Amino acid sequence: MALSPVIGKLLHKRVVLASASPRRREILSQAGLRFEVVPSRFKETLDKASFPAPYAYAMETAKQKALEVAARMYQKDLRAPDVVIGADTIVTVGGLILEKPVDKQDAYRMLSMLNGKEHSVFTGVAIIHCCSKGGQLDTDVCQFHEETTVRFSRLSEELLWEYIDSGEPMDKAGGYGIQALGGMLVEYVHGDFLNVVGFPLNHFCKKLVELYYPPGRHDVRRVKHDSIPAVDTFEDLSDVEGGGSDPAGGIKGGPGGQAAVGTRGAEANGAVESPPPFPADLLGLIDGFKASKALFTACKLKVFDVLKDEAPLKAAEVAGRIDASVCGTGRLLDACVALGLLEKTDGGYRNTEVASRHLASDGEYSLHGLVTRHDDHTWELFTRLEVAVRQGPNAAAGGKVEDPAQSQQTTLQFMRAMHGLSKLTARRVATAFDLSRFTSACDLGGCTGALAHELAHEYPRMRVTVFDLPDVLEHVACFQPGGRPSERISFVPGDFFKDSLPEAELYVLSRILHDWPDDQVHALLGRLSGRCKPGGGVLVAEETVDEDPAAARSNLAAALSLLVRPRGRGRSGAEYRDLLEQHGFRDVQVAAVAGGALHLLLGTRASPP
Ligand SMILES: Cc1cn([C@@H]2O[C@H](COP(=O)(O)OP(=O)(O)OP(=O)(O)O)[C@@H](O)[C@H]2O)c(=O)[nH]c1=O
Repeated sequence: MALSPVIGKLLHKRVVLASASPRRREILSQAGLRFEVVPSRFKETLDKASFPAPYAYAMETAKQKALEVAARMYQKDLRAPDVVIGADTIVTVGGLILEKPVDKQDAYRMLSMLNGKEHSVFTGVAIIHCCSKGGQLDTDVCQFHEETTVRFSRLSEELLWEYIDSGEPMDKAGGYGIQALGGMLVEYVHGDFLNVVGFPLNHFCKKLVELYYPPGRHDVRRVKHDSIPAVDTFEDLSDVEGGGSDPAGGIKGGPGGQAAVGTRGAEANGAVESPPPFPADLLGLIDGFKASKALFTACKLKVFDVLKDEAPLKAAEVAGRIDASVCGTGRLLDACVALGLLEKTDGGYRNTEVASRHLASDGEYSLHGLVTRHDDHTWELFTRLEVAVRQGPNAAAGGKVEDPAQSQQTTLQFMRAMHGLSKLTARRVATAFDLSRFTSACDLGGCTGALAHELAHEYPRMRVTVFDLPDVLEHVACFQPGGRPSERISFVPGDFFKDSLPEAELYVLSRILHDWPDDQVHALLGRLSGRCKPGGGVLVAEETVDEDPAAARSNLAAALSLLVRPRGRGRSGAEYRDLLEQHGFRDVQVAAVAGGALHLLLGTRASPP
């Protein structure tokens, strides 16, 4: 992304960075500049004593580096790049100029000079505009320098040698790299940090503004301040303001031989208007549904099962296993590679670790069931988001409430989805609070027992009852580790709105309450509170719709799901706390797990007044 239009001015030119320094390359490419790298062969051997000041030496070296590259490129194919950028960084202390150390001893000499003292870092920069005139290379040189003051702490010999032995000093002026380990040596920096690293980006941008928007060509705002606007005014210098002049067109003998007339004549000037920054993130968002659907389809076709343990497979082999077309399978596999779910090698495709762990259908932490549920159910629900937004929560389904136990298949699919999600968070839920004071717990709507297992595992004294609908409990056997539940876990069939609740010291409501409207939540909490003895507890785990902007992104899916669902409603953490307190639970502790995705509340049943 080019933040500054002035960087955009260079986007349509052939720009060369005449430097081997990886730091300069990174600083400039992160600023959005597009360029080639052609390291200079200029030997840094200018006579330092012949310069009036160290910065003059750095500027001249920078210029010579850039000119050498321009000349070499021109000689090679009689075509020089439009712009060549050269730079030279030096460190000065006590009137001496330090460049890159030649060996470890030299590094030690330099670092000893800097030890416990303040020094200056100068970077000289040359921006050279090139063109061909009468069969010869013609150049227009613009130079500047930047100074930054740095102070080192007092360092022991041992530390200096340890640093030297790290190898870091060897390719750096003054023998240190402030951006890496060397940063630990530094007490303070006054001035531009990037200048120390090797390229004064801020000053460079200001220089480009001077070059491409000379005063007198624009409105008076900029003429006023000494021709160099502050960096935060770069954004104002939009190309539509009359199109900045192009120094390449304006330099001696440049194309056209004269400066362009300062109108909207960008084309006349050989310059092209910079397009707006490319909205890559936004386009990713717009296409996000396609990525989800590719993942859903690959899961449904069991692509990640086929590629789980095997050596890489070619598209045709995968197509044969999943009974699909070779062409379609190839496209899907490539999409999964692009999404980071598969790897492509010479031998074919294979799962990434994440795909094997979470997208194959049989792993302990498989989310295959969740994906299938989203594909078969949630996807369709979300097609009604607009209706839900227009008409309000729960309206989109037209009053049609899906009963998860409607058919065996739907129940199983729902259980698989819940099981995958619960397995991911169960340990975190079980350990967020110290629950060791409870010797019995009842997980209401505990489904496959994923959380019950973690509770039993974490608290050896605790017996756990999973209370859920008979249709659900019918299928729990296939979700038990090793095929059978622990002896401290029992499954009791029942409806928590109608049937007597099992006795327990701790009641757990994990991802239950959001599914019900207020009256039913009150009914359930009322029953639970009546059954819970003073000192007993209730543990609630829910996705919340808190208005905390920091959590907005992670809560987005939950908040929208709650809008399109046929029943239930989203509540904030404060509302859940309020509900617990209204039903006689006190000392409510709160916690967030799974990166804030799940909110936990633990309340203690107070003695009735
Ligand atoms: C003080 C300091 C310097 N450097 C590097 O020191 C080299 C200076 O040498 P140069 O002669 O200006 O450049 P070069 O690396 O030889 O490249 P070239 O431009 O081809 O001459 C550049 O790399 C800089 O980043 C850091 O990375 N961090 C620091 O804190």
